[in-house]
Amino acid sequence: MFEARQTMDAPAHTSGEGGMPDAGGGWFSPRRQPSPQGQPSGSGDGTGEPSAPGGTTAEHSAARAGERGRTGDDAAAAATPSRPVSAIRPVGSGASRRDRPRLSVVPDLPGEDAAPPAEGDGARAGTAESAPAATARPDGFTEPRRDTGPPASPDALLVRRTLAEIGPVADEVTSYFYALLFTRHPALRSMFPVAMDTQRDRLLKALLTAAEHTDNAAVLTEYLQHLGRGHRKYGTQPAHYPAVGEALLGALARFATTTWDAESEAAWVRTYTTISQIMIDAAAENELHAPAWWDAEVVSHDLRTSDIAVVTVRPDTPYAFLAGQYTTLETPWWPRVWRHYSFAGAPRSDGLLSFHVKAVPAGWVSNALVHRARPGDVLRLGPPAGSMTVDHTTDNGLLCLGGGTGIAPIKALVEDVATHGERRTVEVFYGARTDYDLYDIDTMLRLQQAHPWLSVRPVVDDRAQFPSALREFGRHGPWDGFDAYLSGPPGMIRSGVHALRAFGIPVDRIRHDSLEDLVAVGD
Ligand SMILES: NC(=O)C1=CN([C@@H]2O[C@H](COP(=O)(O)OP(=O)(O)OC[C@H]3O[C@@H](n4cnc5c(N)ncnc54)[C@H](O)[C@@H]3O)[C@@H](O)[C@H]2O)C=CC1
Repeated sequence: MFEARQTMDAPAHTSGEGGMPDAGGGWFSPRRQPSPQGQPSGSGDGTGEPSAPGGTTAEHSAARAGERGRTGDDAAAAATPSRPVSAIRPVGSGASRRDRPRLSVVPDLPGEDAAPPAEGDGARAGTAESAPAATARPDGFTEPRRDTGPPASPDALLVRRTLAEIGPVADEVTSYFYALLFTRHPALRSMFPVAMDTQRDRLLKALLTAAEHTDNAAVLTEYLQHLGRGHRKYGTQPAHYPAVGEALLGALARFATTTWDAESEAAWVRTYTTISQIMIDAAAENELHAPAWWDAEVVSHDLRTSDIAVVTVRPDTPYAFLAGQYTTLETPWWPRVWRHYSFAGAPRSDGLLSFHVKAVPAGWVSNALVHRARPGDVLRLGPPAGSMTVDHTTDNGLLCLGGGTGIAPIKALVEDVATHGERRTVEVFYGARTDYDLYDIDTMLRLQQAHPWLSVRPVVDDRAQFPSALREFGRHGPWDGFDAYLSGPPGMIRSGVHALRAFGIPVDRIRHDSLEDLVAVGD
């Protein structure tokens, strides 16, 4: 057993104080559920073992992570720690509450440059175009942030030092992390998909990304709160956090061989405490007023092309969301595999929700939704997320670029403006590779016909040059009185941001979902 967890002391204080966790707080428990000081925060039975997911069936208490190349079971069997992980002992883990190092969230870095992406599995948080805070690399990890703001905190420096060292061996770290997690806590294996796919590293990646941005309290808190709420649908309990923390530290210690020392271990312990505390608190608060997931019956299935379907569902209980947001979706055929889809319309009075799904090669969920789902099937929805929503406090025009099925949330934005009865100019550019791929053009043109303030322009280009093609429309500007919204493949978002900035749209008025999470969307 990992020594650190056995010596991690009391659960945290109540969260009555709100905001960031108490710096001197204990480990991994919701602050709103205080426990007697000195009691281990694991299962509550003193063993420190995480309790089995409570309140949900194993089938639906999925944790989110996928497997790259092989199953987590295989990875667990294959990984042999090169040194006993029990030798890892976080500095301060045995210290008194007073002695324990302070948590290191310093609310002083510029938010614009440091926004972490949204939840890995569930997450494409809408964001004003800030620097893609966590630039996705091919290996799935994030590029270290280059700050121009105030100096980083000591903990942030140590954390980034570790990240820099493990970057080149990210795949091995990921395998080892899950191997440790599942061999030490076999009960947790059932919370993950049976066949762990290429998204295996999402959990670890989300944690590492959060750790990397530990200095940016405001953005980090929002990100982690979202992550914590989103974890409810997997059946995640507070007691699971120490297990993950141990595996995390174990994997870091194993691979950051040249830089790992007591100092960096203590920094990671503090950082992970902060991360987990925010997530636990957010989940506990969310539990008071929202279900962990919604069952939603398919009421219509409209195959628009050979590989694109519009799927409409009726949630079993009211589902509140904003136009431009997205959710996670699980099918009965791939338990515990959740994928992200945007709502393809503004909220409706009948409560129905629609999604545009493109079946992508080897995409389990997307193929099931396009080729298998039929009316009567019951899907599951996670909570809504994302902030690519209409700002109703201004009367700026909206310049919208929707590429492929990325037109779904753009349609929702248009409906939202229509619902508010405003007369804001809305310019939609709808990109597709062929005419055939403009599967929703009829709907968009009908909207245009109904609303004089709306203009819809299809841009057909098979060279993946949609935003470049947009340049010829630049003459329709000036666009400086517009807020811009981009939705589509990650490459389109990147070049779209570039083009829009060239048109003179300020960076803080360009909105799109997280690039990193888009990579994981819709497969
Ligand atoms: N279904 C949904 O609810 C949503 C889906 N998305 C994302 O939208 C994408 C839709 O995929 P498809 O329909 O297959 O789109 P696609 O690959 O056919 O491309 C759509 C448009 O984007 C352009 N484009 C593609 N790659 C580009 C690049 N690197 N640079 C410049 N332009 C580029 C294309 O020319 C085309 O005009 C997926 O990545 C999906 O994750 C985004 C938001 C919501």
